[in-house]
Amino acid sequence: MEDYKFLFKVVLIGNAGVGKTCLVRRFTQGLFPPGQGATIGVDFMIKTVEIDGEKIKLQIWDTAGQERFRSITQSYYRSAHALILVYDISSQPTFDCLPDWLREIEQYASCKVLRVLVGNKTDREDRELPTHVGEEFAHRHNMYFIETSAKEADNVEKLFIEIAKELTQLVRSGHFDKDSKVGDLSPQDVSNVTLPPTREPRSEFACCSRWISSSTT
Ligand SMILES: Nc1nc2c(ncn2[C@@H]2O[C@H](COP(=O)(O)OP(=O)(O)OP(=O)(O)O)[C@@H](O)[C@H]2O)c(=O)[nH]1
Repeated sequence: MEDYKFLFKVVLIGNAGVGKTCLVRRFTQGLFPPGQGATIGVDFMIKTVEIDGEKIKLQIWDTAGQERFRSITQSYYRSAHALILVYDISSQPTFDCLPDWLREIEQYASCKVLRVLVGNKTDREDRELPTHVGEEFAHRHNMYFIETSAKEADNVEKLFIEIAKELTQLVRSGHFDKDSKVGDLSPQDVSNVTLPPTREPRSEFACCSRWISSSTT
């Protein structure tokens, strides 16, 4: 059996072209792929990280941003432990669509899902969204916030490591429902961590300022 403590599913969503695939590739393979085509449907990659001496396996699902794939990608929200909602800091329209994405999350994801807002492409000089605008949006919607550059590898590692840390803490604190005791979880138990239905009130994540992090300080 594979040696890891927890397995978490992390799903990236957001408009086409904001850099979801590049963020995943940067984190899992350490590269910035040139001239990639748009994602078709859904793709996934795995990376194991170490948190406090324990191996945490992240199953990272990269969804297609294009509208025509929406019905496929929605089905992946449900089992996500964390959802990363990405926009492009150099593209106002990708930010303007965030409320639509939030509605999708409310509708299809578990109320216990960890929600993270990411402003990507901080290396670009034609920024349209100041950092504080992203921060405020995240704060208003109880999300974590971080700015990244998949191209320059800025904050990408931090994004996923913080998610792994936070999810580990949440499992240990009993946030996710499960049959077995937290301390006894085997990987199978954790991958089957049950997520409750959507549309429940959620107050635990009123903490977005915890990892607000901009690369352009
Ligand atoms: N400058 C810059 N360009 C980036 C960055 N991340 C991605 N890109 C570019 O943005 C374009 C789209 O990147 P993708 O990763 O394919 O975007 P996506 O969100 O996965 O798009 P879909 O698969 O269509 O949903 C590509 O041309 C990338 O090279 C970044 O951090 N900085």
